[in-house]
Amino acid sequence: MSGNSALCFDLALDLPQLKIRAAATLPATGVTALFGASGSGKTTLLRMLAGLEATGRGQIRLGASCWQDDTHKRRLPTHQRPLAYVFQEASLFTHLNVRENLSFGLTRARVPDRTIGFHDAVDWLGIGHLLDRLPSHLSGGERQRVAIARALLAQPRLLLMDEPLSAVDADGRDAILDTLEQLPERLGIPIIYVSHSIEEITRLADHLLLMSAGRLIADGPTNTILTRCDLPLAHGAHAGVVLQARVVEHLAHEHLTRLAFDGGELLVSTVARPIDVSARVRIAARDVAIAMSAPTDSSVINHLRADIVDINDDPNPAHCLVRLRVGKAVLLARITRHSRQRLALQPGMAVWALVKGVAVR
Ligand SMILES: Nc1ncnc2c1ncn2[C@@H]1O[C@H](COP(=O)(O)OP(=O)(O)OP(=O)(O)O)[C@@H](O)[C@H]1O
Repeated sequence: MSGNSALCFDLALDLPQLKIRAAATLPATGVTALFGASGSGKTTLLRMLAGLEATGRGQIRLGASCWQDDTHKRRLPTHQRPLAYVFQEASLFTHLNVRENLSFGLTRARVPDRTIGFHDAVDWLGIGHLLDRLPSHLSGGERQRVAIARALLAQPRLLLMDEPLSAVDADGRDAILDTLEQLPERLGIPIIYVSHSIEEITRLADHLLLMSAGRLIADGPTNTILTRCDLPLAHGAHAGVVLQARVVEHLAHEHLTRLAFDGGELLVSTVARPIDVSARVRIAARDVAIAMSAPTDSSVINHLRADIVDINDDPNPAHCLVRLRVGKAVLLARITRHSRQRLALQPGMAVWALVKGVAVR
């Protein structure tokens, strides 16, 4: 795709209840998740990027193209911004079948170098068997697949996705996430993905923006933001880390796979991928325990040498959150204050991280 352009914006908008003040430069490819409490301004920010908020002001650049620069009275209208927008509810034309809805996406393509063909989009989204159906004969997940395919056929150079899976049931969501995981490599454009789901964010996003009361309060690689104890994500029920790993060995008899990451190795249930292929690994803070020596009498199979970076308060007064450095990686461990005292844990101490659960994507 002709993308390879970073998105850079500095925007302001005054609403009756909320002032939006948001500036960031996003990677030229891959998914940037936009996360924040309900009403923090995420949808409004996407609408500003799309040119849908008339009183929004500031600058937007995508690579060398200037979409908006109010100091020079320059502003491309929405239809001239090469972007596609996928909403919570698929907004398909109800009187057109799937094929006709997709063809509409193709006719909206504004760029001469069309790189995503009809069959690519149909194939990627797995909707070949649905082409003759009307939207009223599709499930929520199928409708959203068609909406995503239609968005891609507009050949966007920026893809905005606003909670695209919130109206899809759990099985449909999981299947669409499998598809979305492939998109960054196939598209090579920036994708902004609004979600309230840590699972979706950790599966898809390399980069994370945190929004609170109209402001971007954090912007950085997903794992950096997830492990910053001054930010809310490290303290929620789903606190944890995401690590990039690669398949090293399959232990067929034991139904296990050995993965390597920046801080060592992990044994996990068989991952059906060839050697050397990468895997994204999620480790929840509640699944990491701490020991002073390598346990020889524990059923936990993953023991990693670690140094305590710091020990932080947790909203649950019985717990504390320990940041651990494991090689170049950082893990979070949620342990009881009781254990912290019993083991006399202090920053800088060398310990063992016992990893009880690893989710591999
Ligand atoms: N055009 C508008 N005029 C007045 N207020 C608005 C307008 N658009 C949004 N708001 C208000 O701005 C705030 C932010 O809304 P927005 O939909 O951007 O939040 P959000 O973070 O996307 O929320 P959610 O996660 O619930 O979708 C809300 O209080 C909303 O009511």
